Amino acid sequence: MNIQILKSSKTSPKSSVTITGSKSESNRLLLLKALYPEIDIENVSNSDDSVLMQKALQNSNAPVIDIHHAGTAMRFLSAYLSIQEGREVILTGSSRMKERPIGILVDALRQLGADIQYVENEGFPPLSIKGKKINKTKVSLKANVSSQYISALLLIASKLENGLELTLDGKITSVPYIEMTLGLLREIGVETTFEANVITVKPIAIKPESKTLVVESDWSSASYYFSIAVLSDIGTEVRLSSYKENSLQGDSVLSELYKEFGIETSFENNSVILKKVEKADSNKTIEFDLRNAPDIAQTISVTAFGLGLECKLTGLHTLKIKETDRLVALKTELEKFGAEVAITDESLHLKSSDSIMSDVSVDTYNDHRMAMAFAPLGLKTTLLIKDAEVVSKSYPQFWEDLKNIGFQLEEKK
Ligand SMILES: O=C(O)C1=C[C@@H](OP(=O)(O)O)[C@@H](O)[C@H](O)C1
Ligand SMILES: C=C(OP(=O)(O)O)C(=O)O
Repeated sequence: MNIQILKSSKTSPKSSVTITGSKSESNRLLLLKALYPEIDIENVSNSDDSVLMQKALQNSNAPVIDIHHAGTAMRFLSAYLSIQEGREVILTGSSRMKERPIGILVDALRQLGADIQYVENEGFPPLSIKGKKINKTKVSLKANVSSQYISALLLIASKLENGLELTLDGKITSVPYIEMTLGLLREIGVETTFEANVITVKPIAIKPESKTLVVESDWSSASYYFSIAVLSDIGTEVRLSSYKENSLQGDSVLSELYKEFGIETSFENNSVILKKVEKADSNKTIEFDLRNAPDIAQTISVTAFGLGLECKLTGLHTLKIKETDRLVALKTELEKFGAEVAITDESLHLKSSDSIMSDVSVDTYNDHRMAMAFAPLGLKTTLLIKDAEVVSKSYPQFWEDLKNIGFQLEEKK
């Protein structure tokens, strides 16, 4: 399905959207619930990635588990299945998943005593996992490739006989996601420490009390509304729910970052309100290091382009191994609109510009964030988003929600 977004799209001066639960929090809590059934979870994400995670955890006899494009499910389940004594499973995914490295996590799990073999290529999914009791406690791993390897180990740590002591080598990437994992562990009563580059998790002595945890809505999904607010008229307000002022999600940094684009953010009960208060100065350069918030790089680049601003983003070294090579995809698609973009292995430089080409077809490369990040440009020009259904990886209602706030959308072949 392709979706054409017409330039006549205009957001209402005041609109409200309820966004599904964070897929990162959901996939952690679903795994923790499998380990500690006394936990109850509310507002679980309805994203494909969370539905796949839930199904994989419910079906305890399946000989093969296919988690499609879900990176967190691939990494978290590798750790989980390693400690399911007596179970043998092949854990696989989409053809892109088979290109996303997992060797650092497999090596760490093997050092702890896990029995994991590669089915196709060394260092990549699919994996053949024979669950067993793991009794070693200390392991070190490279921390600059993906924080998901670290979260995977932490999520099973309290079930290991003597807990876990993890030493992180190199500059740690995506730190807020590690903090999120530790925060959720603490909420269920697990003791953890994170000092310098060492993380410890104690084995849980008693069963966690029966407890309900409410997943906050997804901040990465909220990013598209920050972009929409920026590209709308001054005074436009978008109210998003359900959010917390003290979030576990690193992408909540959006409320700080989007001040640069003239957005004021406030909290009221369980809603976050974005208000466009001023027009960003057209001579300004947007400069951010996104090492701690890689998933909003696409949104920010497109927002800057929509305003014609120069934008220099760094800390993007993990973008190459996500749903697609996001640095190449961004350069290719932005240039179709007339942008000038230079990329390195970890940065993107967008030159300032004063025009946006119309009737461009945006390729999405099986990447939900390519579709959602470019959609706000519909407030400036007519464009076509190819394979628009990709959004379901994290935000299945995305197009419906855009329609409800005033976007003019037409399905095209
Ligand atoms: O732990 C998580 O839930 C995630 C961690 C990040 O990955 P990396 O640590 O690989 O950057 C992020 O990009 C991904 O969308 C979700
Ligand atoms: C990178 C992402 O997800 P994952 O790594 O879990 O596939 C994402 O949602 O942007």
